[in-house]
Amino acid sequence: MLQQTIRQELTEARSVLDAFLNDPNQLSAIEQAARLMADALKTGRKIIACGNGGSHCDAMHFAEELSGRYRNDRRALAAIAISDSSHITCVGNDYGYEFVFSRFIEGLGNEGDVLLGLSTSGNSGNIIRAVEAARQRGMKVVLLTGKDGGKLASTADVEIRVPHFGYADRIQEIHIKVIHLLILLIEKVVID
Ligand SMILES: O=C(CO)[C@@H](O)[C@H](O)[C@H](O)[C@H](O)COP(=O)(O)O
Ligand SMILES: [Zn+2]
Repeated sequence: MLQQTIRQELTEARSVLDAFLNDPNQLSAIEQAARLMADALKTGRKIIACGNGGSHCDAMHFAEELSGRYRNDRRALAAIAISDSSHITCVGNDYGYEFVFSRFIEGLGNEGDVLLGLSTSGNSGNIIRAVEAARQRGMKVVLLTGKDGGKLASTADVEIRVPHFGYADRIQEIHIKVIHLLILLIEKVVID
C-alpha cells in the first residue's frame, strides 16, 4: 500500500520533469535568466531572492550556493535571500505580511540588481509587492512560478514556469533543479 504511494509519487515527479524538459521555452528561459544574473554579478550588482514556506528555503538555498559554495571552490558571489527573521517579524507586525519582501528591497535594492522571486501559485501578495518594489528600484526580475503563473504571469523579465496544476511540492522539485542549473550556468559565465 505504501509501496504503491511511493511508486505513484516518483512516477508523477518523473512526468512533471519530462513535461518541463520537453518545453523549449522553459529551457531557453533558464539560459536567459542565468545570463541576466551573470551580467549583473559581473558588473558589481547583486541578486536578492525571496519566497514563502518551502520556496523561502529554496531562495536561501540559491543565495547560499552563490555567496558560499556550490560544486567547486571559487570566489564568493553577491546573493542574499530575504530571511532575517527580525526584519520579517517587524515588517509583518507593523506594516503587514504583504510588505516583508518589498520593504527589504526598498532598503537594499539598487539599479541593475536582480530579484529572484519564487511562487508556485504565482499569487503570493508579498512576491507581487516585491516585483513592484524591484521595478521602482530599477532592478531586473526573474521569477520561478508554477501552474499558469497566476497574478505574476508576464510581470518578469524572465519567468521560468512549471506548468503543473497539482500540489506545490511537485513544482518546487523542479524549481530546485532550476536553481542548481542557474548556479552552474552563472559560474560558467562569471568564473570560467
Ligand atoms: O513547501 C510547501 C509545500 O510544498 C509550503 O510550505 C508552501 O511553500 C507554502 O504553502 C507557501 O506559502 C506557498 O506559497 P506560493 O508558492 O503559492 O507562493
Ligand atoms: Zn515541501
